[in-house]
Amino acid sequence: MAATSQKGSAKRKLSATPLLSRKRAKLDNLTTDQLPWKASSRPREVGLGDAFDGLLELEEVDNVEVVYEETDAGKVVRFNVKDEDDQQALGGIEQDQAVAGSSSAPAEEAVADPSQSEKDTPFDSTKMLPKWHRFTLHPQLRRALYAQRFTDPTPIQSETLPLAMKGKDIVGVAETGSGKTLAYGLPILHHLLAHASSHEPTSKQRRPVRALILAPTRELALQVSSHLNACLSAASLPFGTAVDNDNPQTKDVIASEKYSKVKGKGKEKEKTSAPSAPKLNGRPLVSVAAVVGGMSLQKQRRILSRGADVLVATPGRLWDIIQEDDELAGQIEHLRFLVLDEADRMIETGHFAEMDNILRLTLRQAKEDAVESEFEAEPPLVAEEEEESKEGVKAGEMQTFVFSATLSKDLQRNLKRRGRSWKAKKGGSALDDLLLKLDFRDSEPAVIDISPAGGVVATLKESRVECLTNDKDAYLYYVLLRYPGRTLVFLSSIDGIRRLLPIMELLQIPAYALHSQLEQRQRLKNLDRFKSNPRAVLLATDVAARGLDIPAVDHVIHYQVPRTADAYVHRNGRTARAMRRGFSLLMCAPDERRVVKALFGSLGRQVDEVQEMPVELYMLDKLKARVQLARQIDISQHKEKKEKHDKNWLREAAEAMEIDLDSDMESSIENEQRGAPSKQKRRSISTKVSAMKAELKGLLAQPLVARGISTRYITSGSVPIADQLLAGEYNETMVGLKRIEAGSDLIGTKKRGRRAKQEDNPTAQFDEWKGFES
Ligand SMILES: Nc1ncnc2c1ncn2[C@@H]1O[C@H](COP(=O)(O)OP(=O)(O)OP(=O)(O)O)[C@@H](O)[C@H]1O
Repeated sequence: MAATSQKGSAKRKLSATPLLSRKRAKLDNLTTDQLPWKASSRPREVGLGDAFDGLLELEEVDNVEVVYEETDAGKVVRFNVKDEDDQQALGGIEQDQAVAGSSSAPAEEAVADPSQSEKDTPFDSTKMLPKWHRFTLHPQLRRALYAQRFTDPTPIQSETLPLAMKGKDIVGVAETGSGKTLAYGLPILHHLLAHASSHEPTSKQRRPVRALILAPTRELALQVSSHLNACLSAASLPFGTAVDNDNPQTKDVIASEKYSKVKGKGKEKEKTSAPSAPKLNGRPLVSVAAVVGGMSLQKQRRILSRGADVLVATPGRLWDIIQEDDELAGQIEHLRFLVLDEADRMIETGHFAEMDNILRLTLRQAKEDAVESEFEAEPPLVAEEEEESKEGVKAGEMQTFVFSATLSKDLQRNLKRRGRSWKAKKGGSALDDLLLKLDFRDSEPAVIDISPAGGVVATLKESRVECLTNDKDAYLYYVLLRYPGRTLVFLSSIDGIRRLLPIMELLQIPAYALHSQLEQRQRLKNLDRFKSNPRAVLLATDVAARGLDIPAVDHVIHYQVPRTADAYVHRNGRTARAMRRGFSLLMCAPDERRVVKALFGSLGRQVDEVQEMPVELYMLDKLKARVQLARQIDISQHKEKKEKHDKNWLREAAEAMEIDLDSDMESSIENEQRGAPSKQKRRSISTKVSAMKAELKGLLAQPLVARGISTRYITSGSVPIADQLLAGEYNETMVGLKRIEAGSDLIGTKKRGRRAKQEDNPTAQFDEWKGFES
């Protein structure tokens, strides 16, 4: 029997369980929160809940029967939980709770011992993963890389891995979308997998957190945990199974189907569940959990009570928890790894105080203990770098990784120079202060900076357009129709998004919003919608600028100029990820010119290096008429709503404050409610709105035809569209304009230096890295 329950933002499923007899089941009258929930695996793709309707951390519960009990108050739902004796009698069903991200697959399906599974399915990494062979990686991770088709390490991964394995603290700076998560994630997972058995607590003990990853936004934290969990899950795929990374929608299904097939051949029971992370004694060898704002308190407690080896968190929420959870605070004091992902952004989002508090907890005295034997201990795992290494992480010490696509050179230099006793200089930035508080063991943490010049990735086509502020809606609409594709539009304010969204909807553009004032569930839902429609538009504030790995974002539009150069780089980084092509457009109003100039100046560039996007003015004028009408409709609708709202609001507020409205006010409201002038006014607004909507509908139904085109005689006109049809360049949204990729028709440039060369040969700087598109 299966049922679902929902409470707060955490929606869970009760998984199919054997029907328990009333006799065996214990009627506990439990609430949903008292049930033994456990984490359920989610599709890997960006970790934001594909196919789960944008849910935040899915949980499931086994061995619970849902019954409806007749009471005086009517039918009431009760939960019957099978007690322990019953479970043994029914075959000792796995009781251990899996942690976030690990699948709920039954124990017999799980890989009990990694070395055993390696024997069962020989995996020759020299042949299968030659590019990774020189790195020390746990065999399970090699399998995971192979299964995910990550055949080549990215440059930041190549640079980071050997140093991280030697125990170095690392500051890593590399372009957006270049695989930084695994650059720090692989060394952590390697260490944890290699030491899984030695750290395994007894079944009653809570797992200590060994690695803490701090991320600035909830979405990014969830994505990182999902990325690492995917790696662990792929680690237990049988050899030869591949995860389809190019198809986010099917990735996990494919993996699970293939998994079932292979199992079937081996005369084992056919299973349909996705592979679980490697397990030991029924528990995942390594567990990764995320704790972020927007999650219910009970759920967060459950996640932490199960324990996790890797905790991914946003600083604000983590600090709230730490204050109430001494055990966790103690664990943070003894971390083995600390990661700051997008450290610079954490300061921007006002997490400084929480970050500062958390970092203080991680500070510790150097111990002179023997070097932890982690790397030398296991001969099969030792590769050349480690054998050569005389370094290592001493027992009780913590290794620190700081990653971002944008960390100033000054800061990098400071970090490199300072020793343990280094004191922050007065007048440094908040980020300087914060990073200088980090407990780097190394007097010289390794700084790996392979960020491209000017912060722009080689596969990105940047463009700009100059227009009046008032025309930006029309220009945006133009771009969306002229170059259809998945488009992320950045605005500087939430109010701006609230204004633009209904206009886009009236213009029949599938647009969604993403900003901090939306509920978490809605944020994830909108992200899912954006990901599942190749023509969707996401109107976002800079909450979406960092780290989000949404596959195949074709275009990024800076509707408003970003406040900082870093924000420009990170916003652009949502497209052209992982060596895919991307396009960005900066909309610049006359009063923004100075800001743009300064912004480019701080990137060491000039504005006119960026080519202009051509605009067909005839077409633009037609679009302006539509936009204008949509705006008017929106304003009128707003007025209509506001009229109603104001009256109700006034009365409600008076009631809440227990004050009487004066008689004039009362009678005016009553008159209006009785249908006097205001009702008439409303009616007239509503008629006007209907008329305007009908007019807009008519306009939207008309094809947009370029000047000089005859749609009646397709072979005539100054631009015969028959030729376009034959050449396969026919543009359905704007008849007469060739269908082309955004960025392929840019005009006027002043290409200079390295950037110009990169554009001529986009892969020049990535000689080592050709894996993504193959
Ligand atoms: N070695 C690899 N080969 C192929 N794809 C990879 C490899 N490593 C990571 N990826 C994929 O590349 C994409 C980008 O990775 P990731 O999100 O870690 O980038 P990032 O550098 O952190 O970006 P940002 O700075 O925007 O946060 C992900 O979809 C990831 O699965």
